[in-house]
Amino acid sequence: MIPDHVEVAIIEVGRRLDRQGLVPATAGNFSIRLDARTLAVTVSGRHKGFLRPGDVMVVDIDGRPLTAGKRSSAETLLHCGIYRRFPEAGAVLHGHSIANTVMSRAAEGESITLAGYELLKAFPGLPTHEAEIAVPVVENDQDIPRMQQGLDLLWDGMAEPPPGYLIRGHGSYVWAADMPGALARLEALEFMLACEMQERRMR
Ligand SMILES: CSCCC(=O)C(=O)COP(=O)(O)O
Ligand SMILES: [Zn+2]
Repeated sequence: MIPDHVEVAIIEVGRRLDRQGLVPATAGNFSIRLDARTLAVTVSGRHKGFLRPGDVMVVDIDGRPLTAGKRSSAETLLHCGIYRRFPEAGAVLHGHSIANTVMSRAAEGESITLAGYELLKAFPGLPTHEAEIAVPVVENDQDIPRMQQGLDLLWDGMAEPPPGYLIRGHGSYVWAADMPGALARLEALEFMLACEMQERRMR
């Protein structure tokens, strides 16, 4: 059983991200944690700007469906991986923007550094713009369990939780304690990546 407010939050975030061009075609997926062992996640293959009640389903923390007759997002295990690793995560957003696609393809290393932006304040522990974040860039892989294994290894080596991550040529993942927090982080990340892309073009 999915609480109405959870379904509404997921439908509304889809509409908003679609208006911003962050979830073209059927790209992107969203989830909200329901409790320690379950989450509500978008059904696979839906246009995220036109979600309806019924396009959200429940899976367990290992990605097993708990709603009959529906297939959860192809990337469900990436959502589960975030909830398993970061107990404070209450909502996860995945977007496919031009900026995250172009910039992750252009990135030569394994992260993109964003420095000096006022919008860095959308991320935890950054009270001023005089800061920077390194957003990891991981390789795209159609084998989602294998991609999550790679992410777990990456996170094992990090002292602090990352601000999110990019999948090269694919998209962005962010999370926060709740949906408004995750939305703020996704919009901030996408804004900064769009700025980086513009600056690159001007150079
Ligand atoms: C047409 S986008 C390809 C799949 C993808 O990357 C995505 O984000 C949407 O997949 P889902 O199964 O969650 O609809
Ligand atoms: Zn995707």
